[in-house]
Amino acid sequence: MAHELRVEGLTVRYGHSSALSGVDLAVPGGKVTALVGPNGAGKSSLLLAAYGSVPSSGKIFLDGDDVSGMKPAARARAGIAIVPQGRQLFPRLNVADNLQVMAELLRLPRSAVDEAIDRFPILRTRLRSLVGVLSGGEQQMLVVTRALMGSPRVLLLDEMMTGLAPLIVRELADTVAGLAREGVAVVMAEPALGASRRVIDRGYVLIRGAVVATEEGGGRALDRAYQHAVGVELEEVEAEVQPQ
Ligand SMILES: Nc1ncnc2c1ncn2[C@@H]1O[C@H](COP(=O)(O)OP(=O)(O)OP(=O)(O)O)[C@@H](O)[C@H]1O
Repeated sequence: MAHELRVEGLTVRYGHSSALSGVDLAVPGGKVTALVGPNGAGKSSLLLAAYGSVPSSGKIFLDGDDVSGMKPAARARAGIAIVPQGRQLFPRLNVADNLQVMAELLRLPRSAVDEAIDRFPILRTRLRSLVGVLSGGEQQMLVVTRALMGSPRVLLLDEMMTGLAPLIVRELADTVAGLAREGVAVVMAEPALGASRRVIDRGYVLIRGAVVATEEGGGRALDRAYQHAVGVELEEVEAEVQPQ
């Protein structure tokens, strides 16, 4: 079954500054939806608000059900998973214990850790290793494994590919594409598409907290839409700094 994440009028403020202003978007299952935009555009704020870990106004719907009032743990149990920027692992715990923390949050049996670990076989050889000694790629595989423990319906990926070796990027991209094919609604926030381009089916361009373009084509079409939007943005900035 294809799932869906829908966001309506989503607004995020930090103190007096607005990070996201009334954003509407729909992320259909069966496809990989990208969220592209320069640093500070509001991509992380959007994903965190969808997960419930930053306060927001507006509505979040999961398969048509309003989850806006739910706390992050309840949203996780309802089927929303996140791969956060910065990973947020427990570096002094080993691989198995990091997964066990998520199993408890999701109220899964202990066997869930053993089942989850098979997604990336390299992690099985690291089960008792402290997370702090893993390579960046292994850590990201662990974060993805953790996110997939509850068989999510919606997967929020925040700059998942940043700083990883091409081989790992390819493996993670294949994993993401496979999940989308199974009906998971995947949203992938990236500053630019880069190596993720080949798995992107559609996307949104976000600039200064607002959606400025929606592209139903694949990665290349989204690249063009992004370049166009950033070009327009630069023209605006240049016009603003013209001497009077
Ligand atoms: N915890 C916070 N407190 C105050 N301001 C914040 C906080 N987090 C983000 N911001 C601000 O909100 C705006 C949007 O940031 P956000 O991290 O959502 O953008 P982004 O597109 O994900 O950028 P990046 O690629 O740099 O993570 C920026 O102006 C940022 O400085």
